[in-house]
Amino acid sequence: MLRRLNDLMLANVDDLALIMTTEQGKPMAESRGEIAYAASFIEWFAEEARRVYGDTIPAPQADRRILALKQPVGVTAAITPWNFPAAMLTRKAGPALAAGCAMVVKPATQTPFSALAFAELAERAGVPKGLLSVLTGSASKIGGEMTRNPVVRKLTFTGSTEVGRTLMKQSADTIKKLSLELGGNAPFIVFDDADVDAAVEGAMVSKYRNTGQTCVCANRIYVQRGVLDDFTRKLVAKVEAMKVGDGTAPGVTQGPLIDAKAVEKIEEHVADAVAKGGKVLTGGKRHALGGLFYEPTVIGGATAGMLFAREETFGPLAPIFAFDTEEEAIAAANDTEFGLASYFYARDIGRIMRVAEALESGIVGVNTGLVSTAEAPFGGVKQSGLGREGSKYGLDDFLEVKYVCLAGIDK
Ligand SMILES: NC(=O)C1=CN([C@@H]2O[C@H](COP(=O)(O)OP(=O)(O)OC[C@H]3O[C@@H](n4cnc5c(N)ncnc54)[C@H](OP(=O)(O)O)[C@@H]3O)[C@@H](O)[C@H]2O)C=CC1
Ligand SMILES: O=C(O)CCCC(=O)O
Repeated sequence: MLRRLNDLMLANVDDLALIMTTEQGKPMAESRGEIAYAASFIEWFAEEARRVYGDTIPAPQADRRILALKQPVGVTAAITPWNFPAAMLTRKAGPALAAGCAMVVKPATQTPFSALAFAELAERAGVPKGLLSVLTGSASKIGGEMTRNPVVRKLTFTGSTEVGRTLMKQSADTIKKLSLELGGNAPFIVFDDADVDAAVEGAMVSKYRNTGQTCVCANRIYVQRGVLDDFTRKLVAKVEAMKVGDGTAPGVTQGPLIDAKAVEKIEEHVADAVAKGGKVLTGGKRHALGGLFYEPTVIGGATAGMLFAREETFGPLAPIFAFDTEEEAIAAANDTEFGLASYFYARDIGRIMRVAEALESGIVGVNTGLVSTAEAPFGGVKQSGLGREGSKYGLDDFLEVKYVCLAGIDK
């Protein structure tokens, strides 16, 4: 059934991508990419469903056998965000269905249609009615029911840390299992020994994918002084070559932001940086197209006192911080309550191991700005959340381990 669903998503990629670009704004190429990415979770968990192994454990008594069985957690609920309306849904629904759990999904109000289209395809693939439901409407009412109803055994959420905290509190009374994929504040570090051209490419992908609206987007770019000028000049040139516009128009690489609040937030971060001595190297204002378009922006001379050092911008703003030593870069990178993704570019193998181990985040990209794939565990530490999605670990969150003690087998 899941394999049929994967096939149907791929067969309908153009329609699904158009729905997504229309409601979310991302360029068509990114929407097509997201549908393929979304389908890959369905395919991956269709395969993983065959490997829900239990254990037989040697018992200390001769008349006993110890079994560990894996069973579905039961009815699950999912609340998904607007930035990846298809992939964040399938990363949750794929393992739920593969484990044998029913799921009720509440998509973001800004992007309900991608979720409804997915539900339609699930029905066409033969998913029985009621096993996967998509429910649109008031977030607080649906979220309230999802967290307080004891029938729901698990809640999985992707979105802001603030809402994640609320859902965690609301889930306390019914002791629900929780998976929370929350905000990030990803550092992107470029060391003196890095391949600067590769680092610029990586920064472009990490920072400007989905117009800067991903929780794993580089939010703070730290560059060692020896390569600072070279990296900055090349990054600014690439940023200036991007095309902003309607995501359905050919050649567009940057769509609009999701809403007026998002535009106001980037404006606030730019104004704050400029007031504190930052220099706008390109962009820095609303785009001439008007509406929700903002110019892709690079700010030089960033410092720890600026707002974006602490807060996720969630927009196309790349602040560049200079640093001198490895220790300084690691300390600055870890100076945040978040811990989702980190990136760094270096060639020295000793440094690569030291820095990868020292960074406090669930995901570390070394010499790459794009780490997401269905095979790998995605998730954060610190206040970026709980649990892992995708990979073989992604199924564990939807399974309970039942210990069966078989005694008296010698009788
Ligand atoms: N980790 C990530 O991938 C994401 C991070 N963010 C971060 O959060 C910021 C704000 O974005 P925003 O869209 O407001 O994120 P939210 O966390 O508010 O929204 C994410 C999802 O949670 C739902 N939701 C909101 N309030 C409640 C509630 N009280 N109970 C249950 N569900 C709720 C939303 O529904 P509804 O749409 O109906 O309000 C949506 O489906 C962004 O700027 C970014 O920093 C945002 C999205 C994704
Ligand atoms: O922003 C998110 O929450 C999803 C990140 C998309 C991905 O790379 O999987």
